[in-house]
Amino acid sequence: MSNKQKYAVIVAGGSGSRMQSDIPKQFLLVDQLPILMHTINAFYAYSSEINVIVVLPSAEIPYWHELCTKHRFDKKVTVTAGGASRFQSVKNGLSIIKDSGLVAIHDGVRPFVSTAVIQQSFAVAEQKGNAVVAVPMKDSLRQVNQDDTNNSVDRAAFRIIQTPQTFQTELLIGAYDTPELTTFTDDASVIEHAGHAIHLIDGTYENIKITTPEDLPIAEVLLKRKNG
Ligand SMILES: Nc1ccn([C@@H]2O[C@H](COP(=O)(O)OP(=O)(O)OP(=O)(O)O)[C@@H](O)[C@H]2O)c(=O)n1
Ligand SMILES: C[C@](O)(CO)[C@H](O)COP(=O)(O)O
Repeated sequence: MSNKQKYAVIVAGGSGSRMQSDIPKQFLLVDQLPILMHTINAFYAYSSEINVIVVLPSAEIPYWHELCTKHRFDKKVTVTAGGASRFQSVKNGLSIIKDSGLVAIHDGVRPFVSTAVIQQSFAVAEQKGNAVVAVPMKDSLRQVNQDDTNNSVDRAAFRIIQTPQTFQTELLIGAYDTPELTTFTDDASVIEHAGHAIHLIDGTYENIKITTPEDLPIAEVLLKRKNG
């Protein structure tokens, strides 16, 4: 493993509107532990030396501390408040980083990221400046046109993008020093806007983003499989 400082900015500053739950989805329990704690544990399973920054909705920070006490969760994390969009939340997380190194940006609601994927993302980012996790499409794709017609497109030409998206710190902090655009759906789109080519690495289908209610039973099954 390289001796560069490694950071993980775990963004959990959203409200989880598509989950339609009373509490933000990152705090929902999967196998009796909040999703966000599983995600933090995945990064500590990769390295006990990693610097973990967790971005939360500012109003939920006291609730997070309550959850940590309740679940006796004592992993060292730096907590900071998020913003109105994922872009703003990542930017707030990055503002904590003062040293040069490598930073993985990861969704707090992707708890099934593997150690191998995290390891590969840091290795490729160190070598090439960035590494973005992707998987091939499994379904057929059709493009819907403005005149309401649609046509098939070659799915082999597309990838589904996941996190972690990992970067040299200076590169990402520099790229985020820009006004937000609606096309910034992830960190790769911000880096691309700054003029850099994106390096894709292989992800896994288990690394789902828990987004809608039907993802929760899937998450329970994936966790049972992961823990044997
Ligand atoms: N203002 C925001 C919005 C999103 N996120 C984080 O970005 C990740 C991916 O976003 P998504 O799944 O869309 O989460 P939400 O925005 O919470 O969900 P929704 O779009 O359904 O409201 C999540 O871990 C979410 O907490 C964030 O840190 N700050
Ligand atoms: C960052 C991301 O998870 C990559 O797939 C995704 O772009 C987040 O998008 P969302 O619509 O905010 O969930």
